[in-house]
Amino acid sequence: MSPRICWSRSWPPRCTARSRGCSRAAERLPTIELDAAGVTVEHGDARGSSRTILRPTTLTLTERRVAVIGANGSGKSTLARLLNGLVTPTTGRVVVDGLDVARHTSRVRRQVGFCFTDPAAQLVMATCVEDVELSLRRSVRDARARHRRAMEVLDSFGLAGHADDSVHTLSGGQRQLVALAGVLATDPSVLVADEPTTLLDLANSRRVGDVLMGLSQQLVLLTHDLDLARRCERGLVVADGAIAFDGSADDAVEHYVASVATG
Ligand SMILES: Nc1ncnc2c1ncn2[C@@H]1O[C@H](COP(=O)(O)OP(=O)(O)OP(=O)(O)O)[C@@H](O)[C@H]1O
Repeated sequence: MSPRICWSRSWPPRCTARSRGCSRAAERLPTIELDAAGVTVEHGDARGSSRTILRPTTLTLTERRVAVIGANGSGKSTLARLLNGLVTPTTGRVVVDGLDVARHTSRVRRQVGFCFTDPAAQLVMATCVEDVELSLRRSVRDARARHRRAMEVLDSFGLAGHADDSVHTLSGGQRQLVALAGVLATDPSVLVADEPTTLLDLANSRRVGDVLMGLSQQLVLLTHDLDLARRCERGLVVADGAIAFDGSADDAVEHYVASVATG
């Protein structure tokens, strides 16, 4: 299986798609849809009554990079988690590339990789290479081939030298990259990244941001880093469980900043 990502061997890793002649700009990107009837999410609260987390939302995402920004607790993660079935809609349908997420959750999860804010939520094995191998357990059955592939992936992130290290000995940025490597090793067509740079210092945050922006996959990026958000083609502002703005990433950032300023 050929990787969809164009990896470089340098640190920080950068997509070298054009220079390697493997640009996928012309490749069809998946379409993500929250259907026209409107998708809602409700959760029960402590008193047993139901609370609306996502108000009726209709959305079609076809751009390569979509930023989702907004205040804490506005509903960004809930929206993102709908895309690979981590959250089930209370009403309405979420469809990824023609597949209803609720009905075809396993198939959708093979297409939609999810990267959490804290890599500790994803990195469970003793060493980096074992973690990437774990991601590949279904797609590469032969153990030696799986190890080779995992090493290739780590190498492409400049992490081959850390293959046998415990993830706990890596820097925060390297840990996040190992987590990303594990998700991307399975060749998803969409990456949903939930605040992947939030825990990182400036240098690591730039490194991870550059990797994300260099991906050929469709990226849905939840972030509080407004400079990173601006690098996307489209921006959604989520406020109080609804899409408050949908437009260019620059305009979305302006909208969000203005809404914070005006309270
Ligand atoms: N499983 C759940 N049960 C009850 N309430 C929930 C659940 N999941 C999320 N919520 C609530 O829904 C609201 C939106 O949460 P969500 O995590 O989607 O926000 P967010 O915009 O991603 O926030 P942040 O930027 O802080 O990560 C919050 O008030 C949260 O407490």
